[in-house]
Amino acid sequence: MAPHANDTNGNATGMSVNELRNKSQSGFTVQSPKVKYTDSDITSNYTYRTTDVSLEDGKYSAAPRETAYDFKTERKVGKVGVMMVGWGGNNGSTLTAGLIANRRKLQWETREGPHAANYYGSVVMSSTVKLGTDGKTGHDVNIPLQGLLPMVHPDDLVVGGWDISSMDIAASMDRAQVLEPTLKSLVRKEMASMKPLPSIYYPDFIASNQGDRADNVLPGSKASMEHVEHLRKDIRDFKQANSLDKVIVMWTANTERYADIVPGVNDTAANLLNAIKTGHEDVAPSTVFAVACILENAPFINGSPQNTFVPGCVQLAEQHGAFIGGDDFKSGQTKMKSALVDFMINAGIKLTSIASYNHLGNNDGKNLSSQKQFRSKEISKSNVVDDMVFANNVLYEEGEHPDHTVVIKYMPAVGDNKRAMDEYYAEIFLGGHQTIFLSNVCEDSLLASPLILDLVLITELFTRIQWRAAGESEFKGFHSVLSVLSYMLKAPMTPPGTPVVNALAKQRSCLVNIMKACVGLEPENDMTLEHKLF
Ligand SMILES: NC(=O)c1ccc[n+]([C@@H]2O[C@H](COP(=O)([O-])OP(=O)(O)OC[C@H]3O[C@@H](n4cnc5c(N)ncnc54)[C@H](O)[C@@H]3O)[C@@H](O)[C@H]2O)c1
Ligand SMILES: O=P([O-])([O-])O[C@@H]1[C@@H](O)[C@H](O)[C@@H](O)[C@H](O)[C@@H]1O
Repeated sequence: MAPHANDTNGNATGMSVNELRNKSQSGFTVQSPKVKYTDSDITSNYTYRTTDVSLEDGKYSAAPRETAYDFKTERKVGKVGVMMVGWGGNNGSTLTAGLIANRRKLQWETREGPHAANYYGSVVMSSTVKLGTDGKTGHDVNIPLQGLLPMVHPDDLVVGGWDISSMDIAASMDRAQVLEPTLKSLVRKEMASMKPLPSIYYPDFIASNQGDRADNVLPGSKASMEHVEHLRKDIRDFKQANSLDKVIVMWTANTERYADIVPGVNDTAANLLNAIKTGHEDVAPSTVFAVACILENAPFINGSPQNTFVPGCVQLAEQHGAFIGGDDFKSGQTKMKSALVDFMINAGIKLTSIASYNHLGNNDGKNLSSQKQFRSKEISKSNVVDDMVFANNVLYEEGEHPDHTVVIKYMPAVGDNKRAMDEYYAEIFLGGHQTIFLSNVCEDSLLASPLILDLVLITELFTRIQWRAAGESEFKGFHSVLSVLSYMLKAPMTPPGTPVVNALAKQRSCLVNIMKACVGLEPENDMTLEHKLF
C-alpha cells in the first residue's frame, strides 16, 4: 500500500503518494511572466547562471555570472520522416518493427507469456524528469520527459532509407535474428512492402566480408557529385511522397574505416566539395551522405564510430546552418562505463585500469572483425573516460590516466546478444584495491533501437528551438553540431574547440535542463532546501 501523502504541515491530503504521482500526467503550463505561450510558439526569457573563474596570484577567483537568453520553441511538430542508411541492418529492421508494434499497440506470445509493445530504453519515451515540488505535500512531481516540450510521437514517424543489400525489411528482420517469431508474424506483411533504396558502396571503407550482401548499389565505387545529387533527390522524393514537413537521416550502416584528414582534400568545405567532385578515393560513403543531407537541410546523425565529420564536413554544416550529430550509439558496455567511471572517480576512488572485452555474432561484429573497422570502434570505446579523469586532479597527475584496453571478437554463435565483460581495478584507502567485474549481455539491437529513436526525436525538437541573447532582435538555431545528443553517443561530436562531456549523468542533465530552460524552468539542482531548512 503506497504511503499517504501529507502536506507540509503534516496534515493528510487524502491522496496516496501514487495518486499524487499520477495526478500530473496530463501536461503542464508554467505560470511565470518570463514564459509566453502563443498558438505558434513557447517563448521563455531565461537567466543562465554560471561561475567565471580566474587565476590571480596563484589563487582562483570565482565570480557568479548571469547571461540572459530568450528561447523560442515552435509548438507545431509537423509530419516527420526518418531515413536510415543501413535500413536493412539489425538496428534498422528492429527499430522499424518496434515502431509498427507500438503504433498498432501489438501484443505477442513469448515463453514468459504475452508481451505488449513498449518504448523501454528510450530516454524520451520511458524516463521522467522532476517538474517541481507539490506545494501542499512537499513531494516531488515527476513527468515523462517527452512532456517537457512539444515532441513528435514515434508512432507518427514515417520510416524509409537505403541499404546496399536489396533484401526487403521483413527479410532483413529475419536475417537479423533479433525478434520473436510471434512478433515478426504480426509485422511481416507491412515490412515486406518496405524496400531499401539502392545506396553508394565504396568497398574499401567497410570489411571485405560485407561484399556478399552488396547487391543494391548505385554505379560508381568512389565519391562523386552524382552520388550527392542522387541522395539529395532520394530525400526530396521521400519527403514529397509522404507529405513530410522534415526528414532526419540516420547512419546505422556498417562501421567504416577512418578517413585520413588531408589538407587540400577534406580540411575545408570547399576542398571537400572539390574532393567529391574529383572522386577522391578517401571520401567515405558516410561523408557523402552527410554532405547530401547538409545541402538538402536534412539533419544527419552518425550512429557509427568512423570520422564521417571531417573538418570540411563540419564547416559545410556551419555554412548552411544544417544539423549534424554523432558519433557511435552508446548502447551497452560503454554506456555502463560512462556511468560507473563517473561514480568511481567522483567518489574519490582511483581507477587504475579498465579492461573491456566483448564478443558478438551479428553482422556488425562480422564487419568489426576486420582490423580497420575495429580500429574505428576501439577509438570511440576508449576515449569515453577522458573527461572524467581530467576533471580530477587530486587522483590523477597531468597526463596520468587509467590503463584502458578494448577487445571485440566476432563469435557468430551469440548473434545479436553481445557479451560484454569488464574489469575495473582501482586504488582505495591506504594501499587497498577495489576490483569490479561486470558481465553484461547486451541485446545490441534492442538496446540501440530506442537510442536511434531518441536521436531522431531530440534532433527534430532542436530544429524547432531558436535562441537569442537578450536585447538582440534575431533568433537563430543552435550550433550545427548538436552536442546536446551526447547522452546517446559514445564519442560525442561538439562544436569545434568546445569540450567533450562523456559522463552519463551530466549528459542527461544537460539535455533535460536545456529543455526546462525553454519553458522557463530552473535547472534541477537536487538541493531540496525546502526539506532541510525548516
Ligand atoms: N548496439 C548496437 O547495435 C550498436 C551500438 C553502437 C553502434 N552501432 C553501430 O550501428 C551500425 C549498425 O549496427 P547493426 O547492428 O544494425 O549492423 P548491421 O551490419 O546489421 O547493419 C548495417 C547495415 O548497413 C548496410 N550498409 C553497409 N554499407 C552501406 C552503405 N554504404 N549504404 C547503405 N547501407 C549500407 C549493410 O548492408 C547492413 O544492412 C554499426 O556501424 C554499428 O557499429 C551499433
Ligand atoms: O555501445 P557498446 O555496447 O559500448 O559498444 C558496442 C560494442 O561493444 C560492440 O562490439 C559493437 O558491435 C556495437 O556496435 C557497440 O558499439
